[in-house]
Amino acid sequence: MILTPQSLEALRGQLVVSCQAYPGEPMRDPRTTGQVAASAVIGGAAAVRVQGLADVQHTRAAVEVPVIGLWKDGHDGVFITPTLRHALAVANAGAHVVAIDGTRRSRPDGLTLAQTVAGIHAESHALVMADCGSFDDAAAAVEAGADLVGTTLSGYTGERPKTSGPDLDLLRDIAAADFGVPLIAEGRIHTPAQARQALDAGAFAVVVGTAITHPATITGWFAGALK
Ligand SMILES: CC(=O)N[C@H](C=O)[C@@H](O)[C@H](O)[C@H](O)COP(=O)(O)O
Repeated sequence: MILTPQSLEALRGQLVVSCQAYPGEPMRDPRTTGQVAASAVIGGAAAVRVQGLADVQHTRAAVEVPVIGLWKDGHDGVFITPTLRHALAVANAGAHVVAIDGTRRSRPDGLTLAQTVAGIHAESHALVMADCGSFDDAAAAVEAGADLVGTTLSGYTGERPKTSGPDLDLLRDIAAADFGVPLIAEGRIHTPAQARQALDAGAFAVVVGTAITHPATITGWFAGALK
């Protein structure tokens, strides 16, 4: 299956589940990622998002739905699929969509976002999701040729406050601009009601990660409530 901008339409109004375990965690195993992704699909995920080349490969084998892949390298600055080399590796691992840093910050390989998107399009069949941190990022990412824009980095780049839930104001602003590419709500969507709010704010689809697939954090929420 090759995902085209047209076939993305199947994701409209749908839930995407991000399945990520972090370095050193007990669930940090690509096979586990594939199993978690398959479980999410049983629950109704229309697509999944996974981090790491082996995770993309295992997840492609484990599910039939589109796989959004990324490669996190580091923790600060531009770390979500930071270079064209990272992005092409994610595409070659089998991702239908490659999620990359979609901010206006300079990139470690010195390429512009437009050059990075063009390189991915030229050398793979993957679509490009730009993980943005602000309205200006989203506008620039659309200009650069991104196929989808996400609010993934809102609250993490200094341009937007880190809201406790989703950044609904940012979603509304980007939706109102009507850039013509799918707007993906991602980041701190912790309840079904918030997922609904994100769609109502104008998102095309909603990505939920931690609240579905990160048991250590979810357990901490419950444990904290009992203190
Ligand atoms: C900022 C950053 O590094 N975000 C990452 C992007 O892939 C993941 O760590 C998040 O879990 C993902 O965006 C989903 O968000 P949430 O887990 O809040 O539902």
